[in-house]
Amino acid sequence: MRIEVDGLRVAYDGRTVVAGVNLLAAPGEITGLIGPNGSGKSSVLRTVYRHLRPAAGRVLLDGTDLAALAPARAARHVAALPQERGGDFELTVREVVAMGRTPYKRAFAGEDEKDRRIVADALERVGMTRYGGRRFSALSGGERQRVLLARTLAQDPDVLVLDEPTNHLDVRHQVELLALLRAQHRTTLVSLHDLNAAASVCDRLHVLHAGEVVASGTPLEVLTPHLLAEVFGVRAAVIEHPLTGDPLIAFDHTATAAETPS
Ligand SMILES: Nc1ncnc2c1ncn2[C@@H]1O[C@H](COP(=O)(O)OP(=O)(O)OP(=O)(O)O)[C@@H](O)[C@H]1O
Repeated sequence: MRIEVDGLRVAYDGRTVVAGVNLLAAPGEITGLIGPNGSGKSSVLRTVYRHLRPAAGRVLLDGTDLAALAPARAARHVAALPQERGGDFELTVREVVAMGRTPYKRAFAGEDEKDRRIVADALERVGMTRYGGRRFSALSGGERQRVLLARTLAQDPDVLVLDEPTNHLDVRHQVELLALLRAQHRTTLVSLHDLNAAASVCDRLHVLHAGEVVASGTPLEVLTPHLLAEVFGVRAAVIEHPLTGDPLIAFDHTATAAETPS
């Protein structure tokens, strides 16, 4: 399924933080949202997973306004890993992942064999099977992150919306998470701070700056030294990754763009 964000404006207490945003997450592709702190990435994603109502504009799922769908129906299509990760669930890891099955259940219906299989599979995919009986609140930040990702997988959605999913993860688990996303072949909209991760995993990128999309395209088209200087304020060279051929950004940690002689 495709997600189209059309003329989106987001405001908090009347203050507009995102304006006139149009973007597309194509079916089966990984679409990245990148941009500096405060540029509006989470705000856009919150409207897609219906945590926020747009002040103007629409989010369309295969042409249907997501806001018009009943909550359980929307949750069968779109699953989110928000940045607000919670931590106080007094539930076991397995119970947290099983919450992903809620949109498929009638009120008070128990788990069936299919649910149990899906939950076990989701835990396995994020490498958390042996933590199933542990209390969620007693996990580390990275472990929680993986469990919440398993919950979104258990939801078996058409569209995954992930806000900074690599936060808290060590480098091996970052690489594994990105590989897992690639292997899903689901429509995925993901915000990432790690631009090299974005370059390697995303089919297309949208760059947000001060609440507006300022560039869209493939990582190679978008991640230019000029854009990195203009939008992120850093000096960098973009080279070819020697192992994968992806664009690889080599930051100059000795200079910001403003200090760079032109
Ligand atoms: N709940 C809120 N209430 C009021 N203002 C908010 C709220 N959430 C975000 N903002 C403001 O909206 C703007 C965009 O924030 P947002 O979190 O969408 O940016 P972001 O690109 O995801 O940032 P970051 O990279 O730091 O996570 C910022 O100016 C922020 O201060």
